[in-house]
Amino acid sequence: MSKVSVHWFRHGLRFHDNPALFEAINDAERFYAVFIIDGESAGTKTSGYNRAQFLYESLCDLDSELKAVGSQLFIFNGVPAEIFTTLHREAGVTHLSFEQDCEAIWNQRDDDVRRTCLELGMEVIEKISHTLWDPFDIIDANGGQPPLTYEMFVQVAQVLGDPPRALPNPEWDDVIFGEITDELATKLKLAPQVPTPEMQGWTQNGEAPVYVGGERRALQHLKSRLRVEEDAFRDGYILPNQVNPDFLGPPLSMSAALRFGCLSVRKFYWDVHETYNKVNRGQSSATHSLTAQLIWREFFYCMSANNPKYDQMKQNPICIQIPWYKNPDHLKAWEMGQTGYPFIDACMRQMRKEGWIHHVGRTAVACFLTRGDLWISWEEGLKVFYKYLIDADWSVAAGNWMWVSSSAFERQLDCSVCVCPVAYGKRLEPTGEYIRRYVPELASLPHDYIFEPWKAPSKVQEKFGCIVGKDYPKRIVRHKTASKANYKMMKNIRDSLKLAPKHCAPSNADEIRQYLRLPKACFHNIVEGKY
Ligand SMILES: Cc1cc2nc3c(=O)[nH]c(=O)nc-3n(C[C@H](O)[C@H](O)[C@H](O)COP(=O)(O)OP(=O)(O)OC[C@H]3O[C@@H](n4cnc5c(N)ncnc54)[C@H](O)[C@@H]3O)c2cc1C
Repeated sequence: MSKVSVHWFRHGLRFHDNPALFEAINDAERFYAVFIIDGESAGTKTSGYNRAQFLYESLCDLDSELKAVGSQLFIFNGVPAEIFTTLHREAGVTHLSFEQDCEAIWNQRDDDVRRTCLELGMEVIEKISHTLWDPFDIIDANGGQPPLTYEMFVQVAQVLGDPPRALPNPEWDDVIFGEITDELATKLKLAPQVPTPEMQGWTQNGEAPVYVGGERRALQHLKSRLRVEEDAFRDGYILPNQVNPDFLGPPLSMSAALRFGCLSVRKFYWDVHETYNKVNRGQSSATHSLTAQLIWREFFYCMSANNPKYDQMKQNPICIQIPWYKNPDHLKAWEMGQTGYPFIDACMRQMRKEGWIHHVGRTAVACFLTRGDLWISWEEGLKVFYKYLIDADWSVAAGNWMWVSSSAFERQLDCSVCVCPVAYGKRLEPTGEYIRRYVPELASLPHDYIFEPWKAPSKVQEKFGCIVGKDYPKRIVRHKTASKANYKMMKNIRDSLKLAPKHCAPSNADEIRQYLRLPKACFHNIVEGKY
């Protein structure tokens, strides 16, 4: 049988390390590269403007890479299973390839497509390259259940061995590209060009993203990122992004590129390890700790793979049920960066504007919304993150929210001092420049008051043109009182949970300290669960 193949891009928007694409073009008589606008794929259902823009740039980049080798990215509108049926019947397509999307949210879509292909006698090629390991192998190796702590995950992953190395780009020289007739183009609603976010109904509303999508951009970006890692290895430490959280420097995060697969996670993983080996003269880095953050990503993907209720509290077997408050005013103030706590507001405003904030900023705002201050459900925070973050992933975002909030009843997380919205901000970015950048109404205040403007005497507030309650909001809650009340609620619920159900939780106090990027001095408070 001659092979006429379609590669369906969903995530994995790249040429490099794309095993499904590799196999699709191998010995194909004709080949088509396809993306489908179905209202959901690539997370478009929950997306705001910034993520839609990043996806648009990534698709444009892929389209131009395909044009350079003699083809294009065909962008169809409709239901994937129906589109592949039409392509089979009218363009003679025999093979369909795609990268595994392991999150349970995609099961229905992919099951429909697999079933349709089977009925039509088409061959399906599905390969794993969005994660380092196949999450289902981890689940099998863990006795049929996903590991619920990071430490457990690392142990299981070690049993599976090193992740595979990244594949090179495919060779395009001998590939013959298929064409789409005008009649078929009309049937499949072929987009004449990559549609902009505006063409699909998104409107720009003050957003100013700093990350640009696309494989070529991601690979360039990786080079800068590896230089930072190399400098750290030369200076004798690892995980520079964790050790020195940089709030003010140029954007260096790879998370959006990884989320859309413009960059292969396996390439990132192995490039960091090779950089380490180069600096340490061939000394092997046979440890996952060099790339511990990528293991967190795996951990959350794996946990969600067989749990369609993973992004909600009810009916989610790994989430503790908590009677959170409903307070739309507080929720809105938090979302808009109007809580009266400058560090929290700076983080929320940066996220809305640029589509990204540092991990420690995410932790600060997530604690503040949930167990720390407002006692509002993590599900509400998750919806806001889905809307604004360019790297927002169904599973990674929900997993992190559960870890930070639902695990509230872990005694070790009960430290109001460590995650105080004032002290935490001061420790992470002591100059106050970050607040000045994102909360301009506070920009002229003297440093003494930048983290706590309510402490500025009225004369100072008048002199610097920032009256609290007029130019900048009053605090919506008092951290000291709110966190004390929350602490009591946590304790009562914990006491009532005679046997806590198995839930997503931190492994130990040191992990909490590292995840929250707290200094060693916080260790005692955490261990003792000191209020
Ligand atoms: C409440 C909350 C929600 C989050 N939601 C998301 C999300 O939707 N998508 C997302 O990619 N990250 C999410 N994170 C994790 C983390 O904050 C970002 O991945 C990180 O800020 C990206 O910056 P970086 O690339 O410089 O990270 P680095 O420290 O350089 O890490 C490299 C890569 O590892 C992965 N990674 C790092 N930390 C984590 C983590 N805790 N969990 C999972 N993966 C991680 C990311 O892909 C990241 O790009 C969330 C964190 C919190 C506290």
